[in-house]
Amino acid sequence: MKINNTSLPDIFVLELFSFKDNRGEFVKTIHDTTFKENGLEYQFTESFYSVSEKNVIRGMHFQAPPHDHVKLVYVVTGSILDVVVDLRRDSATYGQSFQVELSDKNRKAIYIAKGFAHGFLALEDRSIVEYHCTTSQNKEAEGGILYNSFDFEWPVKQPILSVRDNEFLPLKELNTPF
Ligand SMILES: Cc1cn([C@H]2C[C@H](O)[C@@H](COP(=O)(O)OP(=O)(O)O[C@H]3O[C@@H](C)C(=O)[C@@H](O)[C@H]3O)O2)c(=O)[nH]c1=O
Repeated sequence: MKINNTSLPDIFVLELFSFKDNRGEFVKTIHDTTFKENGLEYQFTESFYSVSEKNVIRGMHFQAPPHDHVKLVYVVTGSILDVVVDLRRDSATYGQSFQVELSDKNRKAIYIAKGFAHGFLALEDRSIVEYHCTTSQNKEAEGGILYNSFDFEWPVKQPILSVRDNEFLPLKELNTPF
């Protein structure tokens, strides 16, 4: 597993260990010693996955303190364009975004520190995205910003969104909780 810096502090792209043979593929997603040596949190309390059709956008989501969490996100099958936005008010990169393609071909994962909004665009039908979070869901603490309200051009004309995701306030109207 290789851990790479990105243009945003505290966001890392992991190259997962993948082994292929005539049976298929083996992929390692979490390894406590490697995470610890690189200063990454690895004590996850909740995991879940979603299945999305092509052109679905989910996001941009966060969980506010004290229920905020680190997220590890990767694709099991399919491909997505994964996007994060820095919402930490004292950060030099506040409001800036970073994006990376995650797929069953490149076996990359994104490690997202506390204080970021997260979302993605599914690039293929039936893209399965798995998450591990360091705190569990807390409905009252859930929040988001509108997917098209920050410095990122989504490569899709008519995205498919949930009603909730379409109704989030734009970034400029957010009183950030971070
Ligand atoms: C996130 C979540 C949702 N749910 C429920 C609420 C709802 O009935 C159903 C679907 O929820 P959502 O529409 O919020 O699912 P979704 O839009 O896929 O939410 C996810 O989006 C991406 C971008 C993230 O970063 C994740 O952390 C998570 O917020 O599942 C849980 O029970 N536990 C959870 O942790």
